[in-house]
Amino acid sequence: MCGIVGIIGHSPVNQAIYDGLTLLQHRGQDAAGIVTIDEENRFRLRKANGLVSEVFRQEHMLRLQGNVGIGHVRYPTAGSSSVSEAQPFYVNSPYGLTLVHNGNLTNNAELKQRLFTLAKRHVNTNSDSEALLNIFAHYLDQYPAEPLTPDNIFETVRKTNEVIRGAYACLAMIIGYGMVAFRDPYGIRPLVLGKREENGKTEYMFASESIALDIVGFEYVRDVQPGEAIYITFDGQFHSAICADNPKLNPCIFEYVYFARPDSVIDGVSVYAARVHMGRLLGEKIATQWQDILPEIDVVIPIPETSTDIALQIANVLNKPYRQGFVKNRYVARTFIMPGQAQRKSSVRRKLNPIAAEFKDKTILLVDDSIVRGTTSEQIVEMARQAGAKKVYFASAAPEIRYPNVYGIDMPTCEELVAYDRSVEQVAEMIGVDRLVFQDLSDLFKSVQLENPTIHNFDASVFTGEYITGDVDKEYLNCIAQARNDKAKANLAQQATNLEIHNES
Ligand SMILES: O=P(O)(O)OC[C@H]1O[C@H](OP(=O)(O)OP(=O)(O)O)[C@H](O)[C@@H]1O
Ligand SMILES: NC(=O)CC[C@H](N)C(=O)O
Ligand SMILES: [Mg+2]
Repeated sequence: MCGIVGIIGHSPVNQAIYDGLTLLQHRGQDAAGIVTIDEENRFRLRKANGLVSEVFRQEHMLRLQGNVGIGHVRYPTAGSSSVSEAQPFYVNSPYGLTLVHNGNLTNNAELKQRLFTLAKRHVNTNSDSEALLNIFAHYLDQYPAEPLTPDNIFETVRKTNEVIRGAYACLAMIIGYGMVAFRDPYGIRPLVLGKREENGKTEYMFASESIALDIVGFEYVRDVQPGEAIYITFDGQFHSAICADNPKLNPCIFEYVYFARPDSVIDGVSVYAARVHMGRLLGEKIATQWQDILPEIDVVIPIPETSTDIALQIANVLNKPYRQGFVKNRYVARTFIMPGQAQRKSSVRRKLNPIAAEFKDKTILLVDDSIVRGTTSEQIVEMARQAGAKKVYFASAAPEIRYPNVYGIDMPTCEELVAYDRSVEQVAEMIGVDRLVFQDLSDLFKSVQLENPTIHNFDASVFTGEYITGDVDKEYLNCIAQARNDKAKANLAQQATNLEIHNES
């Protein structure tokens, strides 16, 4: 679930892009990159594995010259976590192009083949984003006459949309022309547009989440629409067009559950408000279904950090005390988006520690936004019991996650999901709780729709096994399960370590 940022300004953008990426760090912790265009129309690139604060040192920032640029924080979902697959990607022809991508393509292998046979283009890595850039480049190359017109750009995006499948929110820069933002026809991944006036001139910014605009000092204008492309020339002319037939908003529901920051607004929905609704609706379900054990519950405790707003609301509905029973080590990052199970497992204990007094001899209701692999819940429940809890009940604000994700969340196999092929009682046993409740899917939808009733459908494939792009079948899922299980990924990373071609260290 990477984060992307792009700015078309009238003064140096390196610091603003850096700040924007820092604000989107929760979307990707594995690699970061920025590319700018300097006064001589050269790309200036820096990308490496690590957090934003680790990747960019002063010497890199000084080299990232120019008034326009794009940036990326990566959570790998295709290829490997090798630095050679960090973004932005670059191709030299036509014009000189760079691209950042949030999402995941489901026909990467076919695209690589197509690029080779139709366009004699070689893609050096297994990154779907590199293939995407080459497809875009191939279609842009079909317009030999200069100058490129906005219609040429929109036709390029339309053709790209016709051949690529999956989820994508992208920003591309074309040397000598401008920046293009486009979002897949289902709008699965988010992308917002902002602007500001500086010395009488308009500057534009794109970002995965509105929070990045707010803090960098841009005013939110609107979301990029599903299937839309926005083309802003480097001298500030704004063009937009819908480049897909029958686009239809189906945003990823997991953005609202876990990925996005609560202070962001995505597709007209305040993530915070949606989480408050999730807490209220789940609280009401508990109040109805757990009448037998309600009087026993002494305290409601969130599993930091994402579930705190939800847990507070549940406590309000149940009229129980809410206590922050776990202290979070602020220097340990999000565990779910870490690349391997061993790392995820060891991080939970380093990240969260119980305050014994809140657990001793108490019956507690733990709340989390979701239970995916069960890595967090299993260890947390153990900690709660060690701290003296009499009984441990557990509420998940997301329903049972039973199917892989192919649209930008790295959950490639069913077998790794704790709720796969298990009943609620069996999951409760696995994570060691006395009773467990999951949110109903209809209530999860409602939590978001209450904020924006015009959203009729979601990508909810991890709950339903229905894949909106229509191209994901059993065979495909078997392939990605084989290619992307933890062991296979570790091998991939080793093999891909020296595939780096363009970078400025
Ligand atoms: O069942 P699991 O596989 O453990 O995945 C679910 C957990 O992972 C996430 O937390 P994370 O630590 O990534 O981030 P947070 O601090 O934002 O809650 C999420 O909020 C759940 O707590
Ligand atoms: N989570 C994402 O958006 C990942 C983008 C891209 N598929 C990659 O692996 O780099
Ligand atoms: Mg969490």
